[in-house]
Amino acid sequence: MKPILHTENLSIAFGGLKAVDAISMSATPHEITTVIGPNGAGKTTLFNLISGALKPGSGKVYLDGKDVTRFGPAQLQHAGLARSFQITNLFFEMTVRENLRLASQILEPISHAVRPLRRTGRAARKVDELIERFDFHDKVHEQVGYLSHGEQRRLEIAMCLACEPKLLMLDEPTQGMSHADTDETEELIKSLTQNVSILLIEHDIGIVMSVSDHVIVMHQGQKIADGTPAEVRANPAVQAAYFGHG
Ligand SMILES: Nc1ncnc2c1ncn2[C@@H]1O[C@H](COP(=O)(O)OP(=O)(O)OP(=O)(O)O)[C@@H](O)[C@H]1O
Repeated sequence: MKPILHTENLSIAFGGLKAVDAISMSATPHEITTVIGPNGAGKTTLFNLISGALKPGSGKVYLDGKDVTRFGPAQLQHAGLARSFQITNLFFEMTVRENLRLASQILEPISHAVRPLRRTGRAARKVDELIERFDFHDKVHEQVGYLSHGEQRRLEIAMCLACEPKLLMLDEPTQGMSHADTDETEELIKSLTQNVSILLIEHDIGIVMSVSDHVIVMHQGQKIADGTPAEVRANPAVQAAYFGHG
């Protein structure tokens, strides 16, 4: 199947440090692809390169077959990429519904940008759909600052989906969550693949093994393994670099 995301020899160096070193990887549509690796392996830098926050020294990024290497974050959003920034995209003094409404506004024609928000139309329908999907019925009028951490993280993912992306990038979506919230979020993420492809960074190896279709392992800027969760777990280089034994 044609990959939804594909990088070719993607590289960036900070001074003499090759933070991302010739990474070629791909993500399959409607799957969860997870990038793992020890601290400092280059996972966040790889995410920054893919999402346009950093420009690569060399290499290419293709989204749904299109070369997006030089695109900035806004262009990438229009091309179908969404990245969750761990609740930093939320407006804490606004309600859940207001946050979702703002995120969904991108679905309205540009000519409606300066008009009052419409109660009908595509953006309003999207808000209702997300409230239903993410089970925010009881919280729609709650100010986001009063939600639990788990609910805030869930809302951020919902907001990322408001613009109907092709690829959703999530950086440790369950970090800081209770066990119950983690289990719920894991199930939610799995269910999202019906509509979107997911690229994940995750440290918790239990979560990696349970949610991933495909795992990419980085170590010191390089890709050292690529395969199913079982394949990478059995790989001696991965065990040495990541699990601390080999
Ligand atoms: N802007 C920068 N300037 C200089 N060095 C940087 C910069 N960003 C990252 N690095 C370095 O690049 C390497 C990779 O960092 P990165 O944050 O991508 O790793 P990571 O795998 O995401 O780590 P962690 O799991 O700890 O978040 C590290 O050695 C880091 O110190």
